[in-house]
Amino acid sequence: MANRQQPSSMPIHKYGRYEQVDIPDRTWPDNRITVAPRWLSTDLRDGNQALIDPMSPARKRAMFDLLVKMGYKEIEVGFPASGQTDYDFVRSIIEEPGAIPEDVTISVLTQAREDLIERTVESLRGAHRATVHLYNATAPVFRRVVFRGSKDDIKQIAVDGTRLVMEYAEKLLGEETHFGYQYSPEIFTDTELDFALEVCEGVMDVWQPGPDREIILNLPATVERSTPSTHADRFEWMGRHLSRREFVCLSVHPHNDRGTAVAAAELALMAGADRVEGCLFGQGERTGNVDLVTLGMNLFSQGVDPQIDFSDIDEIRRTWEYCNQMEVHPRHPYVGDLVYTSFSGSHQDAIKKGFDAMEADAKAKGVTVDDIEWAVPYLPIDPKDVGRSYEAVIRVNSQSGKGGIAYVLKNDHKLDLPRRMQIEFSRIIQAKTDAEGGEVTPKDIWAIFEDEYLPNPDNPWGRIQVKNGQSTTDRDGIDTLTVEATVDGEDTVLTGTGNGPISAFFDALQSIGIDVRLLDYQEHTMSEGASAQAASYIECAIDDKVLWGIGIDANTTRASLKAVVSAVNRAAR
Ligand SMILES: CC(=O)SCCNC(=O)CCNC(=O)[C@H](O)C(C)(C)COP(=O)(O)OP(=O)(O)OC[C@H]1O[C@@H](n2cnc3c(N)ncnc32)[C@H](O)[C@@H]1OP(=O)(O)O
Ligand SMILES: CC(C)C(=O)C(=O)O
Ligand SMILES: [Mg+2]
Repeated sequence: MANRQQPSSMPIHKYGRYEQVDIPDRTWPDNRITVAPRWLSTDLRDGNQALIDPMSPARKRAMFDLLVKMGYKEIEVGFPASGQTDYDFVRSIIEEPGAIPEDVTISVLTQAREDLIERTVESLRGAHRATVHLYNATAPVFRRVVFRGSKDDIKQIAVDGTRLVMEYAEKLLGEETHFGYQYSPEIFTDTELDFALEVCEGVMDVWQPGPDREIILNLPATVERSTPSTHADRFEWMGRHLSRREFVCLSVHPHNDRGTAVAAAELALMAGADRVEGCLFGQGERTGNVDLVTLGMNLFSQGVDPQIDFSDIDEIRRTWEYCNQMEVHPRHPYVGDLVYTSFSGSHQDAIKKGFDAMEADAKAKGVTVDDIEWAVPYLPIDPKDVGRSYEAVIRVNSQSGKGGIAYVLKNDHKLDLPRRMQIEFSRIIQAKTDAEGGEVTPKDIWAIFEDEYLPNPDNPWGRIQVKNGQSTTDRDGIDTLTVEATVDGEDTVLTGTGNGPISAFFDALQSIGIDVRLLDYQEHTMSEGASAQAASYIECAIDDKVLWGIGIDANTTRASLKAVVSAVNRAAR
């Protein structure tokens, strides 16, 4: 098939190709992620520094408490040397007893400048577990434009910065602080691999990682520049070449410039990364840091424990929106308003069948649906697992078909409509959506259904209203039915005989000139217990019309007679 795309006028000459990594024996594509990585939330640093209006102390605190509650054990709490707000926030959580749980490590970022390092380390006094995170850019354009120095000069910034961090930690922090160190060659993605390695080795020579003295080497995709696969190649390359690898926590810090940060993080984990830095819902510089919620939920959806609690995703989202003063997009994975919702007919049909099959499978195994593997088409996870209801799973508009409407009736009203009745009723709903557009809510659907099929005591309509019925069966099995009814506004008694109450009723209707032929009949209970209701569905030919009726009653015979009345009245409507 020919590709008919034509050259555009976009200025492609301005951009070069990203360099591939020469690693033909790469192993990462065969690896699987089977356990959660170490997570670091940088919502309070990388996220915060990207806000139009950085978080107030109250918002910072709400975010910190949320992260702790969710289960994050490493939290970057700010850039204390940036100003008084960040500094005071760090001090406030350290000084408030119990604000930082024993097993949570706070981390703070600094440039490799002595005055900033001193202030940064000082901010951590009294902390139980704290990490200083030092960064300097190592990429060619930064060496040339920002630092105006050689490779050796840039490496020296990192080496000197590391030494200064150690000196100030020695001087300012007491025994009570379990002190850790993290280094990031900023814009790792644009740095020559051998030079990134050289700088990291220089930093390690100073820090001297060893048993009980890990170093976190964080390799940031400060600007995402390549496909996730090339990013993974770079991680595999670094992992292979770093000395003292067993004492290195290799950390990935993707940004989302190409929209592939989640994939970049996942492939980096396959390529050997031990730890992921990101922000909730992908907040962060420009297009954001990698989304920690999506990453965690991706693990969950594969049966891997993310070790983070997402069970009330809307509460997480509300707090996030308060702290960041932004809104989560309705299509955002796992949390957006619309992500568990299907409007389109074929999706709804498959979802309804999926739910039905889950119920049947669970019943056959004698367990509940929560005990069997989730397998509902179009729903990668059970919305209930993140605190959502099934209410929004199916929403009906002009793109919807019978399956969605039937799902709403079954889910909300326990009515399991026969297939041909689903088709009949969906045409009635379709006529409404075609005429008026927009969504038909479950409440609208029920109102239309009631009006179409069920007697409305407030506004009775139709030729016949049945008040009472009695049937007797003789020794030959012939039923005689007597029905007190109102026909065309007049009270009357109808009688008929047949080989069951329905055929006896048809016979009675003949006496007032209504000719009914039975085509299909189905019934089911709507609930269990003594007060259980039954629903009867009847498909009849009445004159030249074929149509359905429904009856709901605690008594199945009465339910079936009501179903006949429903069909007869509809035929004459
Ligand atoms: C990729 C990232 O997210 S990195 C984190 C970025 N986050 C932030 O910068 C937020 C907080 N930062 C701040 O509030 C301010 O930058 C401050 C207060 C820390 C410093 O402010 P200033 O002293 O005015 O410096 P400024 O921000 O302009 O930094 C530029 C200077 O620092 C140098 N510099 C920048 N990064 C680094 C670094 N990592 N290590 C050492 N020096 C650095 C630059 O070369 C430049 O030096 P020059 O003035 O000699 O040319
Ligand atoms: C400070 C570093 C890790 C950073 O945020 C980045 O490079 O994106
Ligand atoms: Mg960043």
